[in-house]
Amino acid sequence: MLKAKLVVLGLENCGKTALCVRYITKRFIGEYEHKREVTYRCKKIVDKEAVELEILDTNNKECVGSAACSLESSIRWGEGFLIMYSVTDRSSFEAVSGLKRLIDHVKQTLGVPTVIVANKCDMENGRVVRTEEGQALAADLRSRFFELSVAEDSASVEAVVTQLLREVRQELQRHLLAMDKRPRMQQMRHALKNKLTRSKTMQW
Ligand SMILES: Nc1nc2c(ncn2[C@@H]2O[C@H](COP(=O)(O)OP(=O)(O)OP(=O)(O)O)[C@@H](O)[C@H]2O)c(=O)[nH]1
Repeated sequence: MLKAKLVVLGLENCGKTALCVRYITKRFIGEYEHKREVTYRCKKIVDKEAVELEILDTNNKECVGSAACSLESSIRWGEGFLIMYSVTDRSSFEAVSGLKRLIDHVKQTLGVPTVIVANKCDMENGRVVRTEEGQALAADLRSRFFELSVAEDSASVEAVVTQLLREVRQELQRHLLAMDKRPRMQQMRHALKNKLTRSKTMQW
């Protein structure tokens, strides 16, 4: 069974808790008492495979100082990342790049499974971030982009998490393949070293 640890990041009020609750229960609950980080655990079937899932709903107001420290430890823990912003809040959009940079910095590797989610697209009247801006940013950050409304569209929430889980699975497979290749590489290096030493001896 695949085990996956996902982290939901984003400035306050962009809909992180709403997304987690929507994914797990399929319900949208208007208001949430959310003062600290919460980890949700659930089991799902994704692409006909059972997945044991932990989803960390972060709670970082500013992403600076001690908040950034706790965010770093959450990122170290995670395997897949969902960076959220609200189309009605430009500051939440502007925080996305910094969060992606933090993930890359903490993980010290490129290609960390990450999706970018623009939320609250049902609030067209209050929109201050255009869809194209989100698409361009996601392309810049080499991440997939989704625009949705957690309030109105449960299927899109499911699609986002499923996509992220697929990326986590691919990354895991790549990692296992690399681990598998390592002993063979070591044997080859050893054989090559032996050969070089022998040929050196023969020269002498
Ligand atoms: N209209 C609309 N409102 C939404 C949507 N998603 C979330 N909200 C509302 O936005 C507010 C914030 O949602 P939360 O899920 O608490 O946001 P959060 O990012 O977890 O916020 P913090 O806990 O402060 O970090 C709540 O009032 C939600 O009901 C959406 O898709 N559309």
